[in-house]
Amino acid sequence: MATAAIGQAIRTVPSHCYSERSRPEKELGYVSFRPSQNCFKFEAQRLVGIGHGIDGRITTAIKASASQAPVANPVLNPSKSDLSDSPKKSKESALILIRHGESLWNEKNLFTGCVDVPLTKKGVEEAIEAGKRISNIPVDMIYTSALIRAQMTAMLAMTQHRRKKVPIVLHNESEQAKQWSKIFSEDTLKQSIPVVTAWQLNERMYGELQGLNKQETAERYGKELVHEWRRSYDIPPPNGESLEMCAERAVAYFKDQIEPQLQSGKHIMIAAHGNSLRSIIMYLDKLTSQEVISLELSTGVPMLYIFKDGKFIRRGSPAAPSEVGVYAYTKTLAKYRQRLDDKLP
Ligand SMILES: O=C(O)[C@H](O)COP(=O)(O)O
Repeated sequence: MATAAIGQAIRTVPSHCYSERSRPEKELGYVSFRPSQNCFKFEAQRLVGIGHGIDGRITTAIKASASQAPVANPVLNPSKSDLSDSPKKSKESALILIRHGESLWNEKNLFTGCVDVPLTKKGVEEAIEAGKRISNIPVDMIYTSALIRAQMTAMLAMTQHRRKKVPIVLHNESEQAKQWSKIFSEDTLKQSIPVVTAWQLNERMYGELQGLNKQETAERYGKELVHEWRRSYDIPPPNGESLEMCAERAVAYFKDQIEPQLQSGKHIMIAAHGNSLRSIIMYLDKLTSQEVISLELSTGVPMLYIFKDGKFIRRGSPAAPSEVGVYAYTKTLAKYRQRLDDKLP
């Protein structure tokens, strides 16, 4: 995102503006122009925040003097911020997956899909309980779907996290949104966790079933057919998405956007939906299209994976009311938890 913003800025700068010598070195977090014809009024700058091209000019979130080491902006510039919650870059990353808490349409047993409904009181409680279970696991970035039930779940869960960092939803939907949501304090940024919302993580689109009661639908169309629509891999509901179609966007997004963050040592939480997560778990656990049929995810129950040496290892999810003894903590996670216990930053 930030690269694109800078790339956009560079692209919109008229090419006559820089001489051969001053070709912009586009290095995320650092863009320097030495315009030959004063297209810009400024010398090389070290961008601490990420600027966005507006009419070709770079506006900077936070300017630092050349002597200051550039600090990537973890909120505006999550992919390059090296402010991981672990004191040093971790050789392994934690990946928490959580299906949203119970929604108002889950309670009414209605097919929801991409209809944007909020959590019930019980769903709020589930999200808070989930937060207690993951309160000792590091989280550097959060990804949610574009739907409020997933976003509520993520934010409520993080109210329980012992690190007390502030999750901040990134707004890139327009240039103005980017400009108006900038943060101008490095200390505040260090206490923030970027929350990336992505429609690709939305629940599968349930087509003409959305809003229908699941029981009535089974009575109308037959239990077997409705079960196939709900749980098969490649049979879509009428004018809706099959799990396969959902996977094509959700797993692609995971591979393109989230896996590189894990590879860089970032600890990630994804708050999404029953089917978008089933498709991701199918990828993580290498399930066949037959095996995924029986995969069911409860609302608001966090699952923990460790990403290490390019592999995903499932470390359990809490069955008991407390997480103690449920998550198989790795040494890294145990050290992180000890730092929290010792109240170390
Ligand atoms: O979209 C919905 O209705 C639910 O979130 C998931 O429904 P399902 O369990 O029938 O897939």
